[in-house]
Amino acid sequence: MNNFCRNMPKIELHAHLNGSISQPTMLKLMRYYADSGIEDKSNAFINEFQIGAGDSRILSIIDCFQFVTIAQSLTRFPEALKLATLLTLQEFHEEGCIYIELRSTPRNTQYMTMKQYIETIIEAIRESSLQITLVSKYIISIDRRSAISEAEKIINLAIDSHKQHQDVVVGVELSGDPTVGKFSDFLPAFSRAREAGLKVTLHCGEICNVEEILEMIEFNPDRIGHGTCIHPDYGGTAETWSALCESKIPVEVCLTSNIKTKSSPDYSSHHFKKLYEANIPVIICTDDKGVFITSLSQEHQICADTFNLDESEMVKITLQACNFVFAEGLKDTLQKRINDVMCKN
Ligand SMILES: CNc1ncnc2c1ncn2[C@@H]1O[C@H](COP(=O)(O)O)[C@@H](O)[C@H]1O
Ligand SMILES: [Zn+2]
Repeated sequence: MNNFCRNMPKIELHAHLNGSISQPTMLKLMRYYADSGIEDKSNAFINEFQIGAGDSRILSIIDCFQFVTIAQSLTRFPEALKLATLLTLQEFHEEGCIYIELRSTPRNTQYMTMKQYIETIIEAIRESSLQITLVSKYIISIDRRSAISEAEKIINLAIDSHKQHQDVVVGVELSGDPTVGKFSDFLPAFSRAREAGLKVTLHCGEICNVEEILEMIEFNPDRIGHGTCIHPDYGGTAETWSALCESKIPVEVCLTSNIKTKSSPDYSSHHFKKLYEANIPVIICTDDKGVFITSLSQEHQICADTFNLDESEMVKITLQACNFVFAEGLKDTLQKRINDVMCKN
């Protein structure tokens, strides 16, 4: 199964750029700073990150953000952000990912505006498409810790960049600390994005919050992330679960992320089983492969091993994922690429 999952062409639909930065990429970014002669005050932190990434000190989702902050400090320059994006896409490509929707939160830093942040990622995606066969798209993230005015600004930028770069900017998403902020406050902004042709995915049910889960499902996003606390056995209610079952909104499942942030106690009791048995479409994703020291192949392998899925079931899940990509008109091409490789083996 190990080789099988590595060789199978895969689809990644839930990967946060700064959380996906691996240790080798971090070292290259540090080299970039050293070569550019930029004094890097975050070096001390970074050493800690490298020892600590993915270790037992990550006790909750909130702890995970501490680690991500260190990666974010390394991508505060446009050149470094571009390099981080290129290297991360290269890593996904090398392990057999053929299509990725990379997501990232635009930030104003001392060295670039949010607009430049978005443009830098678009530039990196365009450059990478000349070098590798991985098809890459950008989902613009809204952090739920941010003020509504900031979210509105990002949505405006997302709409503008979607108009200009429809082939790259495909959607918007809501992420960040699930204990902070309310989806209902961000709802008008997401409605505007949707009306402008952007697809929407929402981190949903990372913690128990019945009211918000129902609001999110009613909004009918194109996909949701995690969906942990929706089934009654996992902190949801009969109402949240039946809302999801009726809507059949696809769920981006991030197994290792949920285990390492203690949202799920262990792999075998992960809510994947409930979703799969209820025929809710699932997409196997990494979330933050840098922080959680995982890979897309590894997530597929863990899923197959834990839930006793054979090769044909894994191919089926991957082919099905193509139905839910945000880019228009790519489904058939992606499914053909998967079938071509899998039929040869
Ligand atoms: C573990 N579960 C999670 N739940 C919610 N949001 C998460 C997350 N993991 C990452 N993020 C979101 O992604 C940002 C980092 O990437 P970017 O700077 O945007 O590229 C984090 O700051 C957080 O907002
Ligand atoms: Zn996430």
